Amino acid sequence: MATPQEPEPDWVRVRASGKINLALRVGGVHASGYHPLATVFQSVSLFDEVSVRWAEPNRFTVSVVGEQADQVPCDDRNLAVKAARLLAQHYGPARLGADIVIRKTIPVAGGMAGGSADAAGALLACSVLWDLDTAPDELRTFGAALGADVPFQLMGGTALGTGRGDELMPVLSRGSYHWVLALSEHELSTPAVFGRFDELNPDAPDELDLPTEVMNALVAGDAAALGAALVNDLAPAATELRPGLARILQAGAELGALGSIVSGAGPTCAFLAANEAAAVDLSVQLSSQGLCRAVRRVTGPVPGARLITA
Ligand SMILES: C[C@](O)(CO)[C@H](O)COP(=O)(O)OP(=O)(O)OC[C@H]1O[C@@H](n2ccc(N)nc2=O)[C@H](O)[C@@H]1O
Ligand SMILES: Nc1ncnc2c1ncn2[C@@H]1O[C@H](COP(=O)(O)OP(=O)(O)OP(=O)(O)O)[C@@H](O)[C@H]1O
Repeated sequence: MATPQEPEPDWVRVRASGKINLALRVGGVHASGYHPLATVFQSVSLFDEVSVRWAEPNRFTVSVVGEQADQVPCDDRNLAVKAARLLAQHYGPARLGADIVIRKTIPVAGGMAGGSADAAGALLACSVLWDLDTAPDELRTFGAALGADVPFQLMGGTALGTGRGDELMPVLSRGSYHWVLALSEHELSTPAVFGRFDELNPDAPDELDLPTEVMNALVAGDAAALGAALVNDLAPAATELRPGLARILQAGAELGALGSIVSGAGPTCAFLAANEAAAVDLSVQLSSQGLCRAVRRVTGPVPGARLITA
């Protein structure tokens, strides 16, 4: 195994995808402050890149480039640094260190689990850099300690998430779906959205039904049925905190989207298009309305955090 005295010449690079929730059912808050979820995640083709190289023992640095880089903390608050430190603590705090570079494309505090993607990327990249031979399910356990979305950001594809959203089962999904994303000018705090959810839903249940309509549409590869089944219990709370979201969702529906949804805790909105041509059309028309910071076309499902080998 390489040591800090004999540094690897190359960076280890990982590509980590953003996610949307095709269904997000939320139950009543637990004493832990977390909510039980029944969610269907899908990874989409908006990617951050996380690169790591050896640094001296117990030294962890991070720099961030790309979209909204100035909104990401470049110190121990960065989720990628937390991920690297967690692995190092477990496998050799006196031996391990890393310099981390993040190239951001996933919107910051946008409801697409960008920080969790970077944490997943750092876990995978550091485990390879440090030659730790960590099994995928062990990495997922480290991920769950960092945040509820991190295990899915390691796994990717399409999956059912229960518990805090970190207990995962792959979901059979036929075909590829064309999404148009409306990225917001402003961030939205996930705890604030869950907090508003609690105020709006004092009687939210403990037990949640599984989102079978969404799962059936995915098995059938039926985009129209999927569009009709999209559901997000956090949408009313997110829309109250960011009233502009209602107009964006309405615009997508008027422009012919098969379905419109707030992604996770928002404020990114996702619109399902029937095919690539419809997605191009929808994205051009949505851009011209000037309701959001930017519009992106993506497809899903794609893999989660994966090594870049080229
Ligand atoms: C909204 C989603 O993105 C949907 O996938 C996730 O539930 C959020 O996952 P996340 O950002 O990785 O969540 P964490 O970083 O673990 O927690 C941030 C905060 O979100 C809230 N939170 C998160 C997950 C969950 N099941 N219940 C919660 O109430 C809590 O207030 C928590 O303090
Ligand atoms: N590597 C990172 N990338 C982005 N934000 C980070 C990172 N590390 C820490 N943060 C902090 O985490 C906050 C939430 O960022 P993130 O982009 O993960 O939100 P999100 O996509 O809405 O999360 P989720 O969908 O998991 O709730 C940011 O405001 C930022 O201060």
